[in-house]
Amino acid sequence: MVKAWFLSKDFGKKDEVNFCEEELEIASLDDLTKLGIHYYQVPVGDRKSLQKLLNTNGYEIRDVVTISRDKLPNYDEMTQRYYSEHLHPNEEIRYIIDGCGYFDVRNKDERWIRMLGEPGDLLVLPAGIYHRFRVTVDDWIQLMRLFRGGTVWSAHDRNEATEQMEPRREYVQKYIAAH
Ligand SMILES: CSCCC(=O)C(=O)O
Ligand SMILES: [Fe+2]
Repeated sequence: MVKAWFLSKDFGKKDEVNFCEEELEIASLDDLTKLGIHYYQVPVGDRKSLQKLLNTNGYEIRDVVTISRDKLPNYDEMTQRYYSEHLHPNEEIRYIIDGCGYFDVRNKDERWIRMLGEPGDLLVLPAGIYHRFRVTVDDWIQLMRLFRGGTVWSAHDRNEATEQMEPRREYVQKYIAAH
């Protein structure tokens, strides 16, 4: 199971990284499922199982990126962009190959749930969910970006306009209004 927990309401006012494990308010798989998130585990290197999962779900590999100061061009700009709250009109599908990173998603009460993506985790965030991403103190993650169908990738920072976008409205109807 992917490690996931709720961030406290005053999170960010204190040091983001020096949290104490005992204080974590754990989020369950059900908490994630209710937000439309899908989670799979495929051991890194098990190409057969990965391909089977991709075939079953119609996922295709787009590329592999390494996010680390020495590896990613425009590191400051890109990491800032990833960590700014946004949505996509399509699913965000990520398979972690090496290292780790935090995927934060908003729940229906506007709380952040933080997921620690680790090698072998394949995370699917639904279209229209508000989320953000950052590396951990280790500053190293290698992940595969996947997509489904002929989707054109776009990201939209949260604002009044994103509330009116069709994928957001559909998301709200399906996962927020209904619960
Ligand atoms: C690069 S991994 C995840 C960051 C993100 O939210 C995105 O790419 O849209
Ligand atoms: Fe994203």
